[in-house]
This record gives sequence, C-alpha cells and structure tokens, in this order.
Amino acid sequence: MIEFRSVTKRFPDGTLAVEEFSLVIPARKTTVFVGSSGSGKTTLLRMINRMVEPSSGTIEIDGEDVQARDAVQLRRSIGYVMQNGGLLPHHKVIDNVATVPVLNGVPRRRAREQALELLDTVGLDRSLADRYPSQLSGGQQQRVGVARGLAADPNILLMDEPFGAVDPIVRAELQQETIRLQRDLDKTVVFVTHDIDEAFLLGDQVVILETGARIAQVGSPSEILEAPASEFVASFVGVDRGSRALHTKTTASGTVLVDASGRTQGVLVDGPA
Ligand SMILES: Nc1ncnc2c1ncn2[C@@H]1O[C@H](COP(=O)(O)OP(=O)(O)OP(=O)(O)O)[C@@H](O)[C@H]1O
Repeated sequence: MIEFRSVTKRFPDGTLAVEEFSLVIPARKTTVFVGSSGSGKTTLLRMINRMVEPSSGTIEIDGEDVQARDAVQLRRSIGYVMQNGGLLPHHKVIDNVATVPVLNGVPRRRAREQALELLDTVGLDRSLADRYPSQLSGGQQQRVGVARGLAADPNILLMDEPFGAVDPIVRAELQQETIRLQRDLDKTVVFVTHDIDEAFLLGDQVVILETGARIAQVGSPSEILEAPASEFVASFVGVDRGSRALHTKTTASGTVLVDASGRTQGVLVDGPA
C-alpha cells in the first residue's frame, strides 16, 4: 500500500504542481491518475520513487516513509515505465532490460537469462534481444520498456503515459497486455494517462485530477460513471455528451450494444444462470 499524506510540491520557480494531496493506493491493484496536461500526474508519480522530492507532507510505502529509505535503492526497487520506453539507445534490448538487476548486484549472465524470460513475459520474440532500440517498432519499444520496469521484480510498477506515443491499434494491444500482466503478476501499479477511456479500462481505482493535483473524484470506474461528483467530472468522463449511454439494438445475428453515436460496442451474450 502506498499512502500520500497532505503532500505538496512547489517547484523552485514557484509552480505549485501538487497541493495538499492525500490518497491511499491499495496494494496489488491498478490505480490510474487521469487529468489534463499540467494537472500534476507525473509529479505525483515521481514523488513515489523520489525522482521528485515533496515540499511538504509524507509518502509511505507499507507504512514506511520513503524519506527514510536510500533514494537510489528505493528507485531501483520500484519499476518505472515512461513514455517512449525511456530506453538507452546505445544498448541492446537485452542489456536495456538487464541494467537494473546488474546494478542491484545480480551476476550479468543470470540477469541476461532473466531478461530473455522477461521478453517472453511481455510477448516479445527472443530474437529481438540483440537489436538496438532504434531497430524496433514503437510498440515493441514500449514492451521492452515494460520488461525493463519489471526486471528487478518490483512490488510496485509506475507507468507514466506508457502508451501515449503509439498508434491506436498497438495501444489497444498494449492495454490488453497490461491487463493480462496485472492478472498474472499481481503488482501494485500506478498508471498515469490523460485518456479517460484508458483509465477506465485499466484502473481498479481511478483518480480524476484537476490543476494542482486536486482530486475531483476517486473511485472505481463504475462508481465514477454512475455518480460523477461534479460537472467537471461529468464532462471529463463524457456523461453529459451521452457518449457513454449505451442502448440495445436487435440485429439479425442477435442483440448488440450501441453507443450514442450509433457505433456497436459489444454483443449481449447469455451468461450462466
Ligand atoms: N521541474 C519543474 N520546474 C517547474 N515546474 C514544473 C517542473 N516540472 C513540472 N512542472 C510544472 O508542474 C505542473 C505539473 O506538471 P506535471 O508534469 O506533473 O503534470 P502532468 O499532469 O503530468 O502533465 P502532462 O500530462 O502534460 O505530462 C505543470 O504546471 C508543470 O509545468
């Protein structure tokens, strides 16, 4: 469990990025920070692994203040996946994945073996291990980024807009992979996005943020959709546009669910009684 207690971050130039932020992030679930550009999402994420230090307030992991931990050690014990993969361009894929375990003292050979296994985990062919990042597609680079984030077998995985730079089809694939990974690996995931659909798809807990990382609403996707806490939330999640209002339509092949713009969103199937 990660707990923010009245955390504020003011940057040296005076920008108040995060103001009095408090939140409990449950273990082994996915929490998504969603909000528009500049709302403080990245700053929140980076304060968890001390890439950014808070101006006031505390952040605890399993009851221990992160300030009490050695910053470098803390950072290496938490997985971090960033937009564009954040890969080292002059290192082969396998070495990109093995970097942190080697820094943590795992013998290079063992770290490389584990890196190959991680390529399997994220659905990449092992034949890509000897390529350089520039020789991969955007989606493959993102998968390497995820493998890299998982390399030290962290309990916590921070993901900062990891799929922002790939096309919608690859993005949808990576989202499904993330759901599968979360089911299989059971990590505490904190995910940042500005895309509310992605937030609802991936999040067990969704945190909608306004400027200054002020919480507009926190809850499960259905709690938020069923009862938006404010006009701001309603408009952010698209309730007022009716775009999420689904209705059924009978077709020759069965009953389908159609959204407000007439697009088919799914098929109704008979579940177990
Ligand atoms: N090093 C810095 N110095 C000064 N201001 C900063 C710094 N880093 C971020 N900020 C400011 O803090 C605010 C929050 O930034 P942050 O990157 O956390 O937002 P975000 O929600 O992640 O935005 P985006 O979706 O665009 O990445 C913004 O106003 C930003 O300009």
